[in-house]
Amino acid sequence: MNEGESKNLKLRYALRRLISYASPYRIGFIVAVLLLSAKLVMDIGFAAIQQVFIDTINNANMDALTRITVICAIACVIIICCLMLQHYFRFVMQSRMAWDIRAKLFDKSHRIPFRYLQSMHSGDLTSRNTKDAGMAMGMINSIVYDLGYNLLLCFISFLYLAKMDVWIALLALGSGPLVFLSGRFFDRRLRKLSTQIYAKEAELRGILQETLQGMKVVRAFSLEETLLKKYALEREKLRRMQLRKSLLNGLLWQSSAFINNLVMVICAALIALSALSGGTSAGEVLAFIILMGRVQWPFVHMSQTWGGVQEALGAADRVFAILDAPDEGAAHPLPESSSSPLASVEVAALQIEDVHYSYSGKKDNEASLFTGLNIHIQHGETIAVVGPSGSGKTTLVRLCNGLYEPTAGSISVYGKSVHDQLEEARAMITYVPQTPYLFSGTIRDNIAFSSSTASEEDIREAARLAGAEEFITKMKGGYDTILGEHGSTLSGGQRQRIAIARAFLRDAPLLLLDEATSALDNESERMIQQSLDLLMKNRTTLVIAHRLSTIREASRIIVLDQGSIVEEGTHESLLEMNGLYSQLYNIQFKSSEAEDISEHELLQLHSHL
Ligand SMILES: Nc1ncnc2c1ncn2[C@@H]1O[C@H](COP(=O)(O)OP(=O)(O)OP(=O)(O)O)[C@@H](O)[C@H]1O
Repeated sequence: MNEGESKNLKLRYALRRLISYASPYRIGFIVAVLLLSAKLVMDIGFAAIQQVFIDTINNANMDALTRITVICAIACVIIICCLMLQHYFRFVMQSRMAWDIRAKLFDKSHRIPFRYLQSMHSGDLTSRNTKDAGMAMGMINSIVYDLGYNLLLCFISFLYLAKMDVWIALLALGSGPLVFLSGRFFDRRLRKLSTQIYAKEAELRGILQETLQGMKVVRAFSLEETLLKKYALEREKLRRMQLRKSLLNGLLWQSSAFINNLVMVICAALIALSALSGGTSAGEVLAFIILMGRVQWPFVHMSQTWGGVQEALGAADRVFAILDAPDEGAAHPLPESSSSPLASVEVAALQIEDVHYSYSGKKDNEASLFTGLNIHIQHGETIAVVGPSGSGKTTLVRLCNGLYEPTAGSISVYGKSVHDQLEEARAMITYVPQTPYLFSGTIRDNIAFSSSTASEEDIREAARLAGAEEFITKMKGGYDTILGEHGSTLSGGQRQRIAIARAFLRDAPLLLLDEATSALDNESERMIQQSLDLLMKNRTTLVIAHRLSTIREASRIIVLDQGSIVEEGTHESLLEMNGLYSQLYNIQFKSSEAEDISEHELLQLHSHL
């Protein structure tokens, strides 16, 4: 297959795929197109009525003139009503189709592999979901209404014209394809440029989003100037691309208009010659010139619309790139019976078998972070994972969560494969991240979203267990308090307690916990530790440990280094080995032991007083 054929196939595929979004609304489209025929009556009728008017005036027939005027007025009212209805239908169809594709995109963005998502900027994803999806769906409207209508207008005007003079009608019609084809020279460039423009717009949106989100850092480091320069630089690149696009569009429109006007002049000269020889009335000449425009103009219009279609295809390419991305794992629906995930405790709680993982997706060992990782955790165990920065702790938790897919090997949670039974495996997991993510909304919603069936009592109980009840009830709005973006109106400790409340409510048997490293005051720290201890009770826990107390109480400690388990055992046995753990202990944890001891001594002192 040559390049041209493959491009045509791609174009046809993209068009067919986009039009498939219109098929559920075909009845609405048919009604809208029928209503649009009122415009056809108006466009053709305008030419015909001109002829009748002029010939009636020439014959000085007053009665006929009054009759025609009344008929025209009534027809105008009917046509205007039809067109208003048609606009309404057109809007409803377009907004429904845009909603359908946006819902698909929204759903898909929750299913595409996390690694793929990480490689994209959230601003880019937002742009694809909003602007690009809207552009792509707007194109269907253009095809159905503009192209469809113009073809019909051209056909009927041609028939009408041919009745007057078949040769001139054929000349007007014959020039149409030339007008249309002259515009096609720009298609490829226009589509490519449009894709680049949409990508650049998304990039700019990303910069703006990042600047606003990182406002605290921006101000603290006085980065306003630097970021403004970066923004202005990218904006300038966008401006140049837009300028090129507008030049291309100008060329496209003017080249078609030029050919169109040339043929118009030739046809007008021919019809004027015919009038001079006495074969045509003044009314007919006028109708002829108007109708000739009606035959030719649709081609100019179609050429321009087709240019718009190319732009919209650029947007559609970006939308399809997301929709066509593979799904993470092979999600299966939850079976009815799995409402109590704690049921099966005989199988290993977490089984990591010969797992290989590479961020590049390559299978060779050199590129891999994990090369044959094995971890088996029984129900009720608490496993602490420690290791230097970059050793793979976060990656391990994300693999267990199914956010990343191993390049080889398998992971199962209570017998459910994270690869093949992702939803079932996830139902067994509660994840408490280092930095909890809170959504805009009430405190109640933020706790409750981890369980769709939670009652008010369940929510309050979870908050109580997480040690969050006190600060929530002290707030003016209580559980109805609206949180700012990312919970910005709460303190770090309060955000963590809400995240722990979510975990209580979810009540899953495996807890994946990434302990917070950020320093909290002693009181908050102690309360959070108490809540976490309670949360870990009767659960299996895999914890990225940053606190000495967690490490000490763990059933086992796994020491990771560059993706490999280099040591494994209890706190005491590992200290005796005098290896990496012992070094980490001396650097990271000993100071917190000193704090623990001094707190302990302080308590003892208090009790003596
Ligand atoms: N999205 C990513 N793409 C490519 N490489 C990554 C990505 N995320 C992490 N890495 C690399 O994988 C390795 C392990 O990272 P990981 O975040 O798992 O380490 P960690 O032990 O959790 O570190 P820390 O304690 O600093 O959080 C690091 O070398 C890191 O650079």
